[in-house]
Amino acid sequence: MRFTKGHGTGNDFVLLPDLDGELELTPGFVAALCDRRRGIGGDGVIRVVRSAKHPEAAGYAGEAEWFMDYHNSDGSVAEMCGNGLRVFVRYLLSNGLATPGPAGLPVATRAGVLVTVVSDDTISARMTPARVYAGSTATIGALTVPGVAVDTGNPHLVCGLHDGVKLSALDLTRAPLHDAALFPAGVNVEFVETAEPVDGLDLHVRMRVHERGSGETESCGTGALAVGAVALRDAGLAAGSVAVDVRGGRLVVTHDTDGDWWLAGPAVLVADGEVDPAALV
Ligand SMILES: N[C@@H](CCC[C@H](N)C(=O)O)C(=O)O
Repeated sequence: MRFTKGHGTGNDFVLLPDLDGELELTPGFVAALCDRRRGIGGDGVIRVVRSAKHPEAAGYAGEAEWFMDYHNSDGSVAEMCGNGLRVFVRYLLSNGLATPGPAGLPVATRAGVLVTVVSDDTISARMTPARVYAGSTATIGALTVPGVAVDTGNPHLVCGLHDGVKLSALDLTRAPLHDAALFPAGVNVEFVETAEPVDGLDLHVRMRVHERGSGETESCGTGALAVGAVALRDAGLAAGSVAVDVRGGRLVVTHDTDGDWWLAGPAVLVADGEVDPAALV
């Protein structure tokens, strides 16, 4: 079975070309591929499939030829992955499967059709608008941090750190506890601290994330969007740009004057190969 390995700011994925939707992608197989010792290793698996050939995306086929079929490393399915979407587009371009038009390149996701724009090393995506909708908390051991629920196509809980608590001190080896009634399908949890100003951008923050279905990752694009939305809201800015530093680099979130939400950053393919499914346990 052919695969490609890629990442966006260290959020890494195994891409499986299955252009006509013939592969049976079970949760166990996804988890085995993502195993960092016995498999290829990754935060998730992305099946590259024609929208028309996938039951969850056939309705989008008129708008977007390709469907990003995203799976977390534990085999669960997610609605959206911001870094995955940008890496997916890099894959389509590198393999001659798509050419961006004047209005960009649309891609179908479980959160709808999203338009992407390519500019050299940077791939930007016009994201599902971030919706801040409730207060909540996340708990790590004895530490409970207030936060806000944000929907970016998938669920997030954005928790700002205060009272001298440092991002570097958090233990994210286990999932932070959250309100299961507010997040019945689970949640991605971001912890945030403010950072020194950077040239050309309105705000600058640092975050760490514990992803639903994957654990702590080096980066999360939808999480960065959620964090950027809360930072802009807290600063009283109706539009603006936020540098969001993650463990794996920097993403830029922009809420423009048209009301669109953009996520921008690098998207890199690092290897092509062949995996023997029978050898994965
Ligand atoms: N890393 C992704 C998000 C992947 C899905 C997430 N774990 C979920 O279950 O919602 C990103 O870059 O957005």
